[in-house]
Amino acid sequence: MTALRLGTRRSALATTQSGWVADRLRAAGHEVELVEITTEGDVSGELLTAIGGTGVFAAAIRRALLDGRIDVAVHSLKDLPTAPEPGLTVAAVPVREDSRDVLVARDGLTLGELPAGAVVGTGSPRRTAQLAALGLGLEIRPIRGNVDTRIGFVTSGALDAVVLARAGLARLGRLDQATEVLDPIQVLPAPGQGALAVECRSDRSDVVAAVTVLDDADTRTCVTAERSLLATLEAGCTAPVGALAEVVEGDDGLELSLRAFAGSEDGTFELRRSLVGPYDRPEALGADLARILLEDGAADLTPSSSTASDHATHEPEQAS
Ligand SMILES: NCc1[nH]cc(CCC(=O)O)c1CC(=O)O
Repeated sequence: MTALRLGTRRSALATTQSGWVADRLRAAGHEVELVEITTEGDVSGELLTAIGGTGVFAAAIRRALLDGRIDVAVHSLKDLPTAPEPGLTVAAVPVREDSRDVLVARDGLTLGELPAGAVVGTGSPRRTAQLAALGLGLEIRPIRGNVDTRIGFVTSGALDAVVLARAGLARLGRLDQATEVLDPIQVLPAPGQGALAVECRSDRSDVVAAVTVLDDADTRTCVTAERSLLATLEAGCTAPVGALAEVVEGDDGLELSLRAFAGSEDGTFELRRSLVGPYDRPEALGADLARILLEDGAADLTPSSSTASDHATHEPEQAS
């Protein structure tokens, strides 16, 4: 096999993530060449959904894979649509970063220390819903932009705080900016947050074999449960969703524990449910917990009227 052409977007986060995968492929003995891909989402200043919604970033990269312009692509798993792409396969889900969200606030403040009326920026319906449900009187302001831009809103004094994925800060070496790691009891991360998906064409067995060595079984199992929950909910609920699976020690060996959130963006309704199941059946666990959420009221949740026209839910969380 000649050099693997690894496609990457130009953003700092994308190049860091692609570089991480490239380093591991090189360590496994492969030659890797990075190929830059420009996506519609990178050039547009519009809200993501105005230019096509879920998977805007993923779509251009996937086209390059299918066209044969690149051999390997690295996605943030949480930005990848749940529907599989015909002709492509996620050959590896490498070991994931801490999947929790963090607060980046002025003056080193934590969520509990922010005064009522403090202005917190996020473009994510999931974060909006969970922050509102805390009942702290925070004012949520929709923002978008890459990680640097969003941190900049706080350092410039435009916002009191923003909420970001800890994994993004960690990969960019910006963890020192975080003023609090948010407990999943308060804010559950997006399904798949902190994990990467390394994708290639299903018919390239040589590439699949090269990439598969990066797969981490526990991470794949956890994100499979989280994304199965999301996929099942998408059929019957448009509400913001958070999910986090963890491998736990059961009486008879390893088990999977899955926690989930669904709620309204104004914070007036929230559902939190959890379920433990066998380690080797992550898809069933996710689907079962989704059905519990739907039965307990998630099916009746509709996007709040003020935001419904701006963004449907289950969207990528923001440009990165
Ligand atoms: N498009 C948003 C996005 N996609 C992936 C990450 C961070 C890394 C990850 O969650 O894997 C982010 C930034 C954020 O939510 O703060």
